[in-house]
This record gives sequence, structure tokens and C-alpha cells, in this order.
Amino acid sequence: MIEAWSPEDVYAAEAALESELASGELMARAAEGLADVVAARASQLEVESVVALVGGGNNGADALYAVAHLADAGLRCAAAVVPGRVHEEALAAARAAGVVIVSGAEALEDIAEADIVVDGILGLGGRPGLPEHAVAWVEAIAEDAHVVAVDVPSGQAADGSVFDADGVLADETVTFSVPKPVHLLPPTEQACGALTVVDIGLTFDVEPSVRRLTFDDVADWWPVPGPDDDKYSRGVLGIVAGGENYTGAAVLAVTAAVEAGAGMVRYVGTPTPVGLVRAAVPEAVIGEGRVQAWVVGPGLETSSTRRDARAQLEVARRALAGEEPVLVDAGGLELVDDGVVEARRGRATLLTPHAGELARLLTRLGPTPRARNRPTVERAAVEAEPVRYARLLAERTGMTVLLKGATTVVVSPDSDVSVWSQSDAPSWLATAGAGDVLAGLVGMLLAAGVPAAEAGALGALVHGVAADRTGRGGPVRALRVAHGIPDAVAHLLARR
Ligand SMILES: NC(=O)C1=CN([C@@H]2O[C@H](COP(=O)(O)OP(=O)(O)OC[C@H]3O[C@@H](n4cnc5c(N)ncnc54)[C@H](O)[C@@H]3O)[C@@H](O)[C@H]2O)[C@@H](O)CC1
Repeated sequence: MIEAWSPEDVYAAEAALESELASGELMARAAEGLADVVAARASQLEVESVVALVGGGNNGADALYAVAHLADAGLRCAAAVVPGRVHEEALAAARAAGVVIVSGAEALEDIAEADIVVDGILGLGGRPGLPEHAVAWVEAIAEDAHVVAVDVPSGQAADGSVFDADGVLADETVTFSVPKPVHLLPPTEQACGALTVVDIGLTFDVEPSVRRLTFDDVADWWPVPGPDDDKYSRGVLGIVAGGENYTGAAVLAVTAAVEAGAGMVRYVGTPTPVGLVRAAVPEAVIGEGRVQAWVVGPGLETSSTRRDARAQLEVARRALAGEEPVLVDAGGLELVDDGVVEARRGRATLLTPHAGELARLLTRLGPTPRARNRPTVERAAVEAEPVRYARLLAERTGMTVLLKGATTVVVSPDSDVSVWSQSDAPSWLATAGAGDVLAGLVGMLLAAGVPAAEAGALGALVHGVAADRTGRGGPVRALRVAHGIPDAVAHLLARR
């Protein structure tokens, strides 16, 4: 598992450790670790000129001490500074080691020619956006330069909340002791590149703010049946999905649940998808019955006036009013209103919208049940600040929210619980029907008794790995991803 702590928690841990260490020791550890990474990169890339972009905080000091080490080791080093706004001791150490200190136009020339740029403008203490003087520095970085960010790519929000397109986009980031939210969350993860964590000895006795499951965690979490299990004890999943127009969603969700290892799947639909499910997934049982969890919504047509569609909707509403865990996806999200919110209080519910669905649902629900003012939430706003909006929906509904995207986040209604962030899927998985497969897969985990947030994170990981392994670097269609789940699970279980 990869865990990230908030900037506030990191500052607290740092203060606690600093009080036990000689002054400057923490920074010395950080600078040494940073210098080791940059030296290794210079040798791999067979280059020798390094420029540090130095800000006025500790992050800039780290960068200065690191280039001092690198100059000692024989690399050609310069440091771009703003005179008067720099850590004086670190500046003296760099100068003494032979680092060329530059500013103004001279700095821009050196930056443009550097093979490796070490970004120490802003770190954990940075507010989003670059300081004015640093805009030209960042613009001057050559296309083919290798950019190493210190702790946080400057301009990006350390808490991972907002992405700055004009900020530093690093090839790699060197961080200290533990990852920070900026490294794991959308939209900022994309600015960090490869992550190296240098241990400087911080310890934490508080919960991380972000968690990510890794491949090695799957064996500990996946519901593997034992000799005493039968199809009922493994978990029966009810799926209410598909309609006369969206027939495929039913086939995809049911296929995924069966392939993922559901003890049994009961499918509730209208005549056409029922016929297709019977043909494609003979293991599925048609009709309502006792289940341990529900998936409500893939391809569900909530405005159809057909009698069979209305009967199907009745089952969906019963599921939402019942005690079993429910995953609510796509058309099912249209059924979520204040009555459903009230009915599901204290019961496991996982909403699985994409950004557009989340925006529509938040707009429809409004900030509170009786709010007169219901501002429109735009899809672009959700895409710009995914965790913030997922949290708003989770808090408004009391439900767990899995927001789908290149990086999928899972947010619990309790703001003290860590956010899950999974980034395991190839971009090829952005294809019609992929969400239906995820719904069936995660639904199976709910039926097997995995808690909602963990089921969402685990399902997102396996979904991504199944896509990767079936596509083998090329395109994937959703049905093949569903059929690829057993191979992905077996591959991940074998890592135990
Ligand atoms: N966290 C840790 O465990 C350790 C952290 N270290 C380093 O210390 C850094 C944190 O140091 P600081 O707290 O000094 O933070 P920064 O180095 O990020 O500097 C913050 C300073 O820049 C100013 N500033 C912030 N955003 C700005 C903006 N957008 N435009 C203009 N000015 C802005 C602030 O007012 C503040 O003075 C970390 O990122 C890391 O590199 C290491 O030295 C040692 C250990």
C-alpha cells in the first residue's frame, strides 16, 4: 500500500523529529537523498550540467545543498536565485562548493542550456501558482531537459487539489519520508512524473489522507473461497441493469460479476436484455431473489413508460430501500433523491459516477435538501477538482463515492477517512461499456462482504490490470476486459 500524508501532518511530524535532532540534520538528509537521485540520473543520461531553481523557503535550501553535493562530485552546477530571498547558509554552502549563482537574464540563459533542472522553487509550503519571478524560469526550461522536482512540482497544490498548467511538469519528483497527496491524486499526479521517496526518518501516528492499493495488496484483500464455501456463502449479487435500448450494459455487468467470481448472479431486466443475458451468461439466474448486495443502474432506463421497464424500476427502488449494500451506477444515479438518501442512512452504498454524472447529481440534489439556491455544478469544475466534488457528494448523501477517471478516487462520507486513489488502467480503457464492467466487478466484491470504499479501490485496480493484460499495450473492448478478469485476479493472487 502507498500512503500519503497531508502537508499539515508532515509539518507536524517534521517539527517533532526536528526537536530531537541537531539543527539542520533533516535538511541535510533531504539534500543528500536528492543529490543521490540527481547524480544517478546524470550518469544514466550521460549529461553533466545541472541548474537548480531556488525559492525562498526550505525547498530552495534543499535544492542548494543538493547542488553543492553535485558540484563536489564533479557536475557542472548553477543555481538561479532571487537575491535577498534565499536561505543564506545554503547559498554559502553552494557557493563554497563551486556552484555558479545566477539571477536575472543570466539565469534564464543557464536554465535554457541545462540538461537537468532541479525545481526547488516551492515545496510543501507553496500556494498553487508560481511566484511571478519564477514564471520566466519555468518557461526557459528546454523541451528535452530532465526536470526533477523537489518534494512538490512548483505551482501545483501540495494537497493535490488543483493543477497549474503553467506550473512545473516534472519528469520525476523526489519527496521525503512519505508521499504527499499531490503525488497520488488527480489532477496533480500528472505533474509529478516518477516518484522517489527518500527516507529522512519521519514517523506518523495519524491516518494518511490518501491511500493507494498496489498489486501486492490484492492477495490480502480478494475474497478467495475456502473448502467450506458454497455459492451462497461466497455472495449472491443482484443486478438491475439494461433496458430495451441499452441492452449491452446488462450483458457487460453480469459477465463481469460472474467472471470476477460471484457465488451467483441474479439478473433483473426487460425482455431483450434478459434474452441476451440468458444467451451470453448461462450461469446467471433470471429474476429477483435473495441477494447479499445489489448493482443498480448500468443501462437502466428510468424514463421508459413500458410496463416491463416500470416493473424493473420497482425492483431497483426496492433494492435502494433495502438493507443490503448497493452500488448505484449510470441510470441508477437518477433514482437518488432525498428519500433514498434518508432510507440508506447507515447502510453501505457506493455511487459510481463519472465527472458528468457527478455534476448532474450534485446539481439536482443541491447543497441541502431544502436549499432554494441550487447552483449548477459543471462537469469541467468536477474534472478540475475531482476530490473536492466527490467529497461534496459523499457528504451530501452520506454515501461512498467512486469517481471514475484516468485516476479513480473513492471518497467516504466521513472526511477523516483516507481517500483511495487508483491509477492502474491504460488509457485504452476509456471505452464504452468499461463502466458497466467495473460495476459488475465491484458489485461482486460487495456481495462477498468487502466494505464499500475498499471494494471500489480493489475493483478499480483489478479492472485496470484486466484491461492492461488483455490489451497487451493495444486497444481493449469492454467485453474482453470482463473476460480478462479471471486471468488478472490469478496473476495478482500469485504475487502472494
Ligand atoms: N517535509 C519534510 O519532511 C522536509 C521538508 N523539507 C523541505 O521543506 C519544504 C517545505 O519548506 P517551506 O515550508 O519553507 O516551504 P516552501 O519551500 O514551499 O516555501 C514556502 C515559502 O514560499 C512562499 N510562497 C508559497 N507559495 C507561493 C506562491 N505561489 N508565490 C509566491 N510565494 C509563495 C511562502 O510564503 C513561504 O514563504 C519541503 O517541500 C521540502 O522540500 C526538507 O528540508 C527536510 C524535511
